[in-house]
Amino acid sequence: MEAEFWHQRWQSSRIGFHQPSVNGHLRQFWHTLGVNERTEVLVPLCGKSRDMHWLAEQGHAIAGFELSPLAVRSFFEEAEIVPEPRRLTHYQCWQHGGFSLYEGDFFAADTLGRRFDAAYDRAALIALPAPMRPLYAALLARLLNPGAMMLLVTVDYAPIQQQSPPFAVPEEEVHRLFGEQFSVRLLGRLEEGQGNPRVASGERTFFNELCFALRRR
Ligand SMILES: C[S@@+](CC[C@H](N)C(=O)[O-])C[C@H]1O[C@@H](n2cnc3c(N)ncnc32)[C@H](O)[C@@H]1O
Repeated sequence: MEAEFWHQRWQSSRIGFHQPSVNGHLRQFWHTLGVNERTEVLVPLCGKSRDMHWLAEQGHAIAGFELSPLAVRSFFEEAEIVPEPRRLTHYQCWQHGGFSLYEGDFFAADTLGRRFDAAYDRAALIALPAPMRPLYAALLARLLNPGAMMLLVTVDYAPIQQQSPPFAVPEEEVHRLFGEQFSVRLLGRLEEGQGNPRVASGERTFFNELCFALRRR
């Protein structure tokens, strides 16, 4: 999507993707990845996700990347903390304690010259239209060291619509995108069924949340 699409979503508070509670797949599977608690976790397209607080509570420092200044500001305001700004290449980086939120385009992250040993993606890959997903996977392969672990949460639903996010990214596509540079393992599949309003209304036949462990080769 264009940057303007996301800026407008945040300006008009159309942020239905934001979860008030911590993602269930994150809670259930993060510790199975065996990531050392002192490892900094890369969180691409992070929004103001509460999942970052949960990861911090597990001992991790966080490197989040987010386009919207509103999202970054809300994240810190809601946590009642005041971050320090720092200019870093293409980013305004906001830091407090273990949190570093890089405000700007994630696709410029190469310019920081940094590498990570862990990553968490919930609603980042599925926010990107199909032509951008291979670029995203290639960027992650460059940013993650060999042996790095990543927890990836996608959605899969039918019938597929390609106009606006969340885009369906089924298991086959995850293997296609990441399979060369990462080992990929499906950890869990949450079937929302009638609990999803669009399934209940008959607009969609199913809606599942999928969770994968990726290990950088
Ligand atoms: C669907 S939301 C998911 C946010 C978060 N991961 C969560 O679970 O709540 C996608 C987020 O990515 C941000 N975004 C979109 N494109 C981006 C880009 N190229 N670089 C950085 N952030 C981006 C949007 O502003 C939005 O906050």
